[in-house]
Amino acid sequence: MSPVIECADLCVDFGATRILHDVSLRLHHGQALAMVGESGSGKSMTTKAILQILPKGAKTSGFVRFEGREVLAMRPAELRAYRGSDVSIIFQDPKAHINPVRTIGEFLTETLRDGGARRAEARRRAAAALGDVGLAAPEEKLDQYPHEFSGGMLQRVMIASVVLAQPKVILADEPTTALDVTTQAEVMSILKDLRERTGMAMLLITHDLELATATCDTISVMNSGRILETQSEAAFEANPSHPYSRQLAAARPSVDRRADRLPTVTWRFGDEATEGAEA
Ligand SMILES: Nc1ncnc2c1ncn2[C@@H]1O[C@H](COP(=O)(O)OP(=O)(O)OP(=O)(O)O)[C@@H](O)[C@H]1O
Repeated sequence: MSPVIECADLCVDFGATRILHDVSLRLHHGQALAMVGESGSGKSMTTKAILQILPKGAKTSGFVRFEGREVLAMRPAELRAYRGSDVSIIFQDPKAHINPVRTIGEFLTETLRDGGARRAEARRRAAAALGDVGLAAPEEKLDQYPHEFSGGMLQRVMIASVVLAQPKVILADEPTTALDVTTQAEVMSILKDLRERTGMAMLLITHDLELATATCDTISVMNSGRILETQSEAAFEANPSHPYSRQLAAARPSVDRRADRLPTVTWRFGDEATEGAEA
């Protein structure tokens, strides 16, 4: 089966400084791939290169392919469609990515309205998406502003925007780092359920090996802008092959099997939303 996203020999340079060195990865439909590494190892640069949202001055070489199409050769309109409906991204800090002076409803319905949906229909779908991610009283929430939401609630809003976009791939860049451990487990549970319902692939960026092995089926370890190894989660657990990966694994607080490691969350899509679930 051909991958939905493939990077080959991907390099990113800022002037004479190389940030990514020949990064190669393959993400298949339905797969959950974790890219694990310490701060500054190049994880976020990889996702930004995949989406072509790199900071000014960055020069990309190599290949990024989405379903066989060359992303680096896409024209602006094609790139907009790729970012808008093929691949979605959620970040560590949703506050930084939601306009504070626009309502949650305006944020969620913008793309639907641009696609031709009437206002009432767009609001109905946005409210349904908020309900899907466990937010109570979704119609009322459409008229609220981001500052009225907690970090966990805003991350659910971001995931609701993914529900509406129905992409083939979600890039989740440290999506739970800013959240408490229970909310972290709830957000990961929502993402898992979304993936199971839609077959969406996920690239999870994290410094947390524990979270990576508990939620993903494939593990890539990154250091200094290079991928050191990629293995299935089970093979990685049994035998991390690179010395750096072995250090990472040894530094983990727990060696229990994955089912025991995250707080148990029994949340499923469409569950009745409760205020208690809105941390
Ligand atoms: N605008 C920029 N110009 C030049 N170098 C940059 C720029 N932004 C980031 N870098 C460098 O790129 C490297 C990789 O950064 P990146 O943000 O991808 O790391 P990361 O693994 O995602 O870490 P973190 O989890 O802290 O974000 C770092 O050495 C960083 O200093």
